[in-house]
Amino acid sequence: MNHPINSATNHATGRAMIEVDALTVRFRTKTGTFDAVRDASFQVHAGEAFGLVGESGSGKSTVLRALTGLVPVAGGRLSVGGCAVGTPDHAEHGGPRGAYRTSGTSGKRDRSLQRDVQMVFQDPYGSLHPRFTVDQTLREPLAINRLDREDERIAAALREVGLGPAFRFRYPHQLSGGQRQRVAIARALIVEPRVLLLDEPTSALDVSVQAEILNLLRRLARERNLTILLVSHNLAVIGFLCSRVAVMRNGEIVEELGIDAVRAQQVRHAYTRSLLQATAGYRRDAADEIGVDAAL
Ligand SMILES: Nc1ncnc2c1ncn2[C@@H]1O[C@H](COP(=O)(O)OP(=O)(O)OP(=O)(O)O)[C@@H](O)[C@H]1O
Repeated sequence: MNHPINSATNHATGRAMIEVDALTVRFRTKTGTFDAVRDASFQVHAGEAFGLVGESGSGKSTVLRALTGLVPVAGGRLSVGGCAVGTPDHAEHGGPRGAYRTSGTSGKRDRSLQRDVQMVFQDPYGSLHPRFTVDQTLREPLAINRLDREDERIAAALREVGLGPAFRFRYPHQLSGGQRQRVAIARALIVEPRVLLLDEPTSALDVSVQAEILNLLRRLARERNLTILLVSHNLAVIGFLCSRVAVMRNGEIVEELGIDAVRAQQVRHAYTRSLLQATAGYRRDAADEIGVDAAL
């Protein structure tokens, strides 16, 4: 039996941790502009795991990047922990760790946002510095956020993701794909964020490793009462971790559903149905192997 985060037994409080309200993200292109996200709205409660699903190019990653303050927000409002993201003048509003100040579209991020909102990417090889040992990779965010007891925190972070002390002085090329993703998760969690943004965190991994990483993420999210926003093109992966999902297509949210409704195939939009059918195909092929077949 599968229990997504924020099933009836978890610690979600019902307070919105992430608010995305009528978000539009506009990129400049050679021929003019392109709206990668249009008028998208959803909320994620504290301690909840929420999924964004959709085919490649539908705008899922752009929503995540907007929440880190790294893409040009043309319209709408974003907030994390009640503090606006992406507006230049909200420092005076303060927040649990001070203001989440970003410099509008300039790409600079406020340190408190940087600490509270951490991201894990699809490709752990690409996201880890090839010349940094695991120790250096984990030490860097501690230095940036001026956190003390570095050695203690690094040892604890490795333990939490199931890597022993022997891994501490290895380089990325000396690790398997799954071990690299465990390091990337440790790097994200070592600064004790409240929000974890996951961009296809298992898509680059062998099927046999995917379930291990999904199980790890689910355990850590529960233990730390993390708020999670998970991007995937795969509804089975979303169903394993999340209690609700928004379906994106061509930059727009076409439907928002509880995972129970997805499981019962109570979907309104034909596009969501086609994603479900793709998931069923995936399930037949691989789910037995990776152990997420109960997800949907
Ligand atoms: N910096 C950019 N400049 C111009 N267009 C961009 C930029 N970043 C993304 N896009 C476009 O925005 C659209 C949405 O991209 P996004 O990466 O958010 O999609 P996605 O749903 O996450 O897909 P994938 O799973 O393939 O990453 C795509 O058409 C992409 O080409």
